[in-house]
Amino acid sequence: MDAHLTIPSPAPGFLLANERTESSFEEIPVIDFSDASSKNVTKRRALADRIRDACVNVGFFYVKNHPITEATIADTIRAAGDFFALPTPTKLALDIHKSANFKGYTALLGENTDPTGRGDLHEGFDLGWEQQGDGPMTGVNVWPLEADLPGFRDRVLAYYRQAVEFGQSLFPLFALALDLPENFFDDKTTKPAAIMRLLHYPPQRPAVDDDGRIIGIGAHTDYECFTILWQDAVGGLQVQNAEGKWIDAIPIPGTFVINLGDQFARWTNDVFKSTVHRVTNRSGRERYSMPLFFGTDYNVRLEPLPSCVSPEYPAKYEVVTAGEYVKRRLEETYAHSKAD
Ligand SMILES: O=C(O)CCC(=O)C(=O)O
Ligand SMILES: [Fe+2]
Repeated sequence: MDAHLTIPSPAPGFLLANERTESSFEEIPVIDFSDASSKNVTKRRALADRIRDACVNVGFFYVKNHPITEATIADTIRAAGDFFALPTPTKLALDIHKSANFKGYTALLGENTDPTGRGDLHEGFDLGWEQQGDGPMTGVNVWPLEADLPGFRDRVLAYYRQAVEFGQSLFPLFALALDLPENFFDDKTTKPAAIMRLLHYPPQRPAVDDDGRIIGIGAHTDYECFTILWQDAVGGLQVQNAEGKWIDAIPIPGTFVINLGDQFARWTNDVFKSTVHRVTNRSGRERYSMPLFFGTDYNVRLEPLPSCVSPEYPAKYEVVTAGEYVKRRLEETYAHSKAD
């Protein structure tokens, strides 16, 4: 029998010993993933320990030595550039507001991630698994016509497939980091919610946008379990520590940024941090990024793990399904630009 399956379940409240209330981190750790699929459980555990430390204290970490090829990344970013260079009416034909499951194009200021803001200065293109069924968020993607952008769908899906595989390989590591059997998430991620975005941030125009209420993406937490984010070399992503200070997540070539989202905060009763972040593009250059948001299957209930609850630290969140939760958050984000 594989060694990892013999790990006993942690005692109730066990993980609360890792809780740090004052996570005033000054930098974001870089974690080497060379051992992620090592056959040696001791090596996988050592990696999971570093992941747990980052999840408890920061909620963000960089991954180096990841499995996604640079050629695929470069081609997808070129495809994103081609897409955003399409005429506005062609992009607006794919308007996300027309889609029941939040797929397609978001125009500049079409989202307002921080309710105190006036809209986000980015445009986006969202896609996901083409899941059949009538649950929230299931359904098809919305692609540009092949004649408008030959090859776009195949180029984007080439990245999507690699990134989904990478994301699926992270669930066992997060399980180990939570002292759970590595297969804990297997039956909860049979059709993993994997929403990908291509994002384009034009440079902020100081005179017009700099009342501070229109920035690239307003301060927010992500909605799912974790996000795999590729960012280009322009910079502008910032992460907020417990003192409210913004820490730059500077671009590091050859890495991905991974951050936790609210589903993991709910699973772990906030032992794992879903950390607030934002993007401000004052570089004078166009910025591109690609987040991929990983959640559980949409019918999974977000119940706190027993190891993260105690009489002194009771469950904080109402239990909802992952699908209900994500849909509710997306509706809030797009409400301000929705035509009645
Ligand atoms: O573009 C980035 O670097 C971050 C994007 C982000 O935070 C998001 O889409 O949730
Ligand atoms: Fe985010």
